[in-house]
Amino acid sequence: MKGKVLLIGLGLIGGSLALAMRRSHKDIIIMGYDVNKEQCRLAKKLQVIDEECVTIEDGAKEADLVIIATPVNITPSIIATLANCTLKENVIVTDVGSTKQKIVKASTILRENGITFIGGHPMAGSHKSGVIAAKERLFENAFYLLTPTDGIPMEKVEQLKEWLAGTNAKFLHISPKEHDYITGVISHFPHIIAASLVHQAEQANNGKNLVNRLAAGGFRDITRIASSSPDMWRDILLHNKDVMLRLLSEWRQEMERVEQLLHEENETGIYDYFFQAKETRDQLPTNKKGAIHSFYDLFVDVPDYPGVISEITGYLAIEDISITNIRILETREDIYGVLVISFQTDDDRKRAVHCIEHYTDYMTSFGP
Ligand SMILES: NC(=O)c1ccc[n+]([C@@H]2O[C@H](COP(=O)([O-])OP(=O)(O)OC[C@H]3O[C@@H](n4cnc5c(N)ncnc54)[C@H](O)[C@@H]3O)[C@@H](O)[C@H]2O)c1
Ligand SMILES: O=C(O)C(=O)C[C@]1(C(=O)O)C=C[C@@H](O)C=C1
Repeated sequence: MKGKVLLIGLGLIGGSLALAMRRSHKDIIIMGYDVNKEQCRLAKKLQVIDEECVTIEDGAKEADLVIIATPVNITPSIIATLANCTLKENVIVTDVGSTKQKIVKASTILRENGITFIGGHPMAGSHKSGVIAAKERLFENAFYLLTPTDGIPMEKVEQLKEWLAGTNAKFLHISPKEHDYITGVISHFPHIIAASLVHQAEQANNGKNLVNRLAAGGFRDITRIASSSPDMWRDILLHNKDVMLRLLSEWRQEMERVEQLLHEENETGIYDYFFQAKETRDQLPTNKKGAIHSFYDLFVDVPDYPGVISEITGYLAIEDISITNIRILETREDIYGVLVISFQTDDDRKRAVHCIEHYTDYMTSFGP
């Protein structure tokens, strides 16, 4: 692909998309616009963008593709600004917002002007924000949901996929309504639950730090996403209010069911509750990214002594193997602990196995 891309919003997702697009289209020029000038400066410095635009209008008139990667509550106003710009006849406008109904509705104004708007949502991310956290492989094997409306020619959708080919994502078409319900269930609502568990633990802490200190693998796993941007999640929840209210009500009923089972001391019922959840959870793809985002984890049995983490990361650094996360799986009584190291690719994980086998006697495996 050749041409100019205007990227509006130079944060985690915008930055990652720019890096991914450059992988497959070496000759494109990426122009960037962000209200936060520090993000613009960083994006330029990190070579995420080629040029900074002073205004949206400046970049829009030259762009063959416009990507809006701003918070969801801002995106409709950006669309309105674009509708007042002089745009190229064949331009494609897309977004990356975590919600779709309100954004696609706002895009009517573009379509009325004969401009192609295709809603998009790459289903991968992080609890981190800002261009500094951008990664070119963030979307590898993840689902990338597209919500083309009636009347958008398929060749335009194919063109957009071609622009985004460097993400190596799996594109899926879905209606905005279905999108907001499904992502509500598997992404938005879990963020409420994660935050609520942290609040509950904080109350249990009662000024002492014991709960925080003892919070082990399980709590950390389920609450990682509570570290996400509060601004972003406020906006997403407000955009997807109806679905959230419905899911909250269903969740309350579900909790009442568990409460009832406990009151009754219903052993079979409680067992089934966990068993059925395990059956379903175990069938989710583990080492592939998808609706449920995962990294390539390596489990290493290590002696429980101070400095073991830096020992292992030191060996990986010698071999130039990047890791995305490292943690102790759980606090255990025995002398061995399990270190879980996450990698961005399966290849990095395989290299790590060879590296750890080369430098140590520690056992490695792909599962706990
Ligand atoms: N973070 C994730 O995990 C994730 C995953 C998929 C999709 N998304 C969606 O991607 C979008 C961006 O999220 P992010 O995680 O990259 O956030 P981010 O905070 O890292 O980046 C957003 C950027 O938009 C800029 N911005 C805000 N208002 C603006 C305006 N009026 N004009 C221009 N720029 C403006 C901010 O300065 C910031 O640099 C959101 O809509 C979010 O719902 C996020
Ligand atoms: O991995 C995370 O930290 C995320 O929360 C990513 C996540 C998700 O819920 O899966 C968050 C919001 C997006 O719209 C898509 C992906």
